[in-house]
Amino acid sequence: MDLKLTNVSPVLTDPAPINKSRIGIHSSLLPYSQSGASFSSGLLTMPRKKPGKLDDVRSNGWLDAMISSSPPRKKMLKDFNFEVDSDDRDIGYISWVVKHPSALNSFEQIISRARNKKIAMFLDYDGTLSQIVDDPDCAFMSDEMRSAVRNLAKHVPTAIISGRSRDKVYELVGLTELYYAGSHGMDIMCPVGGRESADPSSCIKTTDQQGKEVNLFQPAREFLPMIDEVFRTLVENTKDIKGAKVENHKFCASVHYRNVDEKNWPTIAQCVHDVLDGYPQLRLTHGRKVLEVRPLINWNKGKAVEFLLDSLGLSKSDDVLPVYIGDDKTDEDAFKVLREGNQGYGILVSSVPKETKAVFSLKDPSEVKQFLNCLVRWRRQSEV
Ligand SMILES: O=P(O)(O)OC[C@H]1O[C@H](O[C@H]2O[C@H](CO)[C@@H](O)[C@H](O)[C@H]2O)[C@H](O)[C@@H](O)[C@@H]1O
Repeated sequence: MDLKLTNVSPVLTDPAPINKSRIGIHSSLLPYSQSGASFSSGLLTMPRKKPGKLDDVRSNGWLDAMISSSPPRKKMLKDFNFEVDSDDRDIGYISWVVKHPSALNSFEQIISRARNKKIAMFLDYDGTLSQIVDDPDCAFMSDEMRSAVRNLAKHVPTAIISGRSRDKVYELVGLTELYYAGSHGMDIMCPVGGRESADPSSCIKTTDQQGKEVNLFQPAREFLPMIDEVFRTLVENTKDIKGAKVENHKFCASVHYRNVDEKNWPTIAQCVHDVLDGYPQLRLTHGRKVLEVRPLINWNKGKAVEFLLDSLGLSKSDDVLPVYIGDDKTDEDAFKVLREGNQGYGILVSSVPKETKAVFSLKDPSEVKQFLNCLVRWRRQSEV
């Protein structure tokens, strides 16, 4: 099978946190080729590394990123070189929250900027609307959260932008009144009549669950067979690593190590690295105890926000205030778009200090729910 990348308009620019000399960012501009891997109808078989040969993931920073994707209970306090316990870490949090104030405490400031404007709300799913749990299949959102989101969507255009597949996140949220972008924004269902895509081959007309005509924007459609093959290979190659779980999110695949013994993290990282080695058109990003394999195209959650604003007729308008709430590294692309466009507000969900482009913060999904309810009350009052 010959996958041509020429029809994929969003061309790579995004630097990937990978060993570029091995995965080869620039080689992705070359026609699709495989090194040591066969891409065919059957399972892809990768030569397995001998146990103990884990140098790649040690040297390319994957392991460091994996460890930092979930802070340890005790932590070395940078600049002071001693271990701190949770009380002392509260001090770190307090000084961080001065830079990224609580969106709840800053509610007046937020609504004063939103006065006479239309808010457009963008919500991440895992860790934002649902608590982080061990089993990704059990990350359900509470009924209270669902009704907060439903009530908000009555007043404010609301979209979910998730790393999960669009179908999966729709199944979990279950609200027809929202817009959904799955696979980190690589699968967007939006109303017809908005912006025509710069690349019409990425956009098709279809119908949603209610039979309404919608546009489906899928800039990585050509990667579908490749992601499917990589997914099956990852399942096969990680099957002996206890606790490993691989998910197929249509345009990306997630390899979870939350339930893998920490001593086996180098093994799982090396395993993913070896598979990726055969696919220079794919890249790796890090989430919360998850390694995510996705197409090397210039598309991310930030681009998805811009696309949705356009599709909803809300871009280039001074009377729109976009707000994006998310907890993960992949949400940073969206925070960056809003910050750099001086357009709206990014809100990071985190109970620990993190480097972020978000303006405000919320500690956890329960604070997200409170914030959404505050917005609903405010909108209801201002509409009376
Ligand atoms: O963009 P998101 O909606 O935040 O999706 C990001 C990833 O979320 C899921 O994994 C995370 O949540 C799981 C359930 O709480 C947790 O077990 C896992 O450790 C987290 O990484 C989802 O399963 C991934 O596929 C998404 O990419």
